[in-house]
Amino acid sequence: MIRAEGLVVTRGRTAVLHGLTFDVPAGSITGLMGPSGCGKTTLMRAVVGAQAIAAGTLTVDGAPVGDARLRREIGYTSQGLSIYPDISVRDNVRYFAGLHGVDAAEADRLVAVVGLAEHAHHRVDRLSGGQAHRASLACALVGDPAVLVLDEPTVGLDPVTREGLWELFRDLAGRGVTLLISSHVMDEATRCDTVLFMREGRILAHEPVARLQAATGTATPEDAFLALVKESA
Ligand SMILES: Nc1ncnc2c1ncn2[C@@H]1O[C@H](COP(=O)(O)OP(=O)(O)OP(=O)(O)O)[C@@H](O)[C@H]1O
Repeated sequence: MIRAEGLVVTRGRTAVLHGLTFDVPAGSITGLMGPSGCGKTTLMRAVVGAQAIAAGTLTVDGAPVGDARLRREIGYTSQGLSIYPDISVRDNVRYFAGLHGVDAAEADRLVAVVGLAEHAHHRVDRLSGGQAHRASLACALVGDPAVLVLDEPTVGLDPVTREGLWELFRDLAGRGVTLLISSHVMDEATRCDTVLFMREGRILAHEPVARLQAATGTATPEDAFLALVKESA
């Protein structure tokens, strides 16, 4: 569903992604993990068509990223707030719904899906960081996108809300949605079908974390990652 071949991205004068090749199957959850600055956000921006590609190819569902056909196929939440801070959660989601020709009832359903029904009337700038991110997620879910690209969706969330979100992601994957989710929390690797472990703009591994732990003889995703880093040094 998401396919990269020799993907090179430069930001400013520096190469940030150094020839990535990978294939993310439809209806799966892929975790994007690695240290701060390794290129996770840059890769996600490339997938949603917001980042110029210097070399190689990157396609979603067979179409080159940035293709007009993909606009409705991909939902994206960035690390920063990408919705309107001075209107309510409900009005934000209804606004995005309107752009997609989706009715208000469906917008309100999505507010409930992300667990914000009780905050539907609150202005986004009066919400906590985690709540605001979930409001963005509701907007990204408008129009049933086939692909969801979520940049650190669980950052700053309490364990119960985090659990609820992962249940939602699993439910979406079960319905055929392809999810690419970045996280700093290595333990979240166990929630994903496969993990793209990145370091300094390169992929160190792309496989289920359990297999990686077995291969490296480690007991946690974090130790597996550290073992990989040592191996590649
Ligand atoms: N606008 C920019 N201009 C030039 N270089 C940039 C720009 N934005 C990011 N970079 C560089 O690109 C590299 C990758 O950044 P990116 O934001 O993709 O990393 P990340 O893995 O998402 O980090 P984090 O986990 O901290 O969000 C970093 O070395 C960063 O310094």
